[in-house]
Amino acid sequence: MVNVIMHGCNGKMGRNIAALIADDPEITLAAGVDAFDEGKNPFPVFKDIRDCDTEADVIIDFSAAPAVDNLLTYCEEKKVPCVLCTTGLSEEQLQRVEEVSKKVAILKSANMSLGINMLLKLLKEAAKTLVPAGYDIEIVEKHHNLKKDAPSGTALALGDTINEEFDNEFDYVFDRSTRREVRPKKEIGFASVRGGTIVGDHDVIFAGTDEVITFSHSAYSKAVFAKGAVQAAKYLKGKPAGLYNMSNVIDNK
Ligand SMILES: NC(=O)C1=CN([C@@H]2O[C@H](COP(=O)(O)OP(=O)(O)OC[C@H]3O[C@@H](n4cnc5c(N)ncnc54)[C@H](O)[C@@H]3O)[C@@H](O)[C@H]2O)C=CC1
Ligand SMILES: O=C(O)C1=N[C@H](C(=O)O)C[C@H](O)C1
Repeated sequence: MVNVIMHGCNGKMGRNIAALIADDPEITLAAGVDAFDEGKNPFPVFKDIRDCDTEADVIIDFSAAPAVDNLLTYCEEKKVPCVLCTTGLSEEQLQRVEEVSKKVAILKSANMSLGINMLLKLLKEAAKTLVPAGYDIEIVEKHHNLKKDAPSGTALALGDTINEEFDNEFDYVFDRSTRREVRPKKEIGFASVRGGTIVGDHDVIFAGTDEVITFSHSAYSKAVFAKGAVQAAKYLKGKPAGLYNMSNVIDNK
């Protein structure tokens, strides 16, 4: 049995995960944490992670970037592993994740779906052929009108997986509106669309001379992320300190 604390339990993802866990005999939601609570959950809810005195094997986090600082301190002090899914973290927060992961297991992933995690691997291969052949890389992401961060964490992870193959020599461009110059070769452009209830669409475009190759992923429901997060929590229980990602879960190592 895996006992979980759901950080951000009353949010869109938190509620999806609570429903999934309720039907899974291998995992229990021992407590939730949410700054906003109406007292309707069948588990204890704390307003702040610092108030939480429930023992758990793993924390699943889908909250908001400002909430991650106290969460990391809690994980570090109580030695509770964490599946960290919140996006829009600052450079300082990302460094803190690295630091805390030396003391406790942290699995960080901007996208818990199987499809995106497979795409992260495929893109490395595609880029090895297409970048030397002169193809330009642009990433377009689309999300619902409630999303606060842009570009999405997934878009950045897709860019990073390509950039790592080329010693991080690509610059990221998020806004071309103030520039009056031809696109330099060594850059990856990002564009964000926000509207309606779009769950999450990502296109990675390799644009060459007279041909374009587009890798597309569309999430049709938040269940794909919830399923991955529950799998990750089961995987992370009892793991030694370290920084993990979804490929560890998928490859089970
Ligand atoms: N890694 C992945 O696969 C995915 C990541 N996300 C990310 O997860 C995060 C949450 O997404 P949603 O559930 O859609 O957002 P949401 O806004 O619906 O839910 C966030 C919840 O966190 C709570 N919260 C805010 N500050 C808090 C604090 N200090 N302590 C405790 N709870 C706090 C809010 O009250 C809210 O209930 C976002 O950063 C989003 O980008 C979302 C979907 C998939
Ligand atoms: O906020 C969301 O909804 C999502 N956020 C993640 C991101 O920023 O990449 C993952 C997914 O696309 C949904």
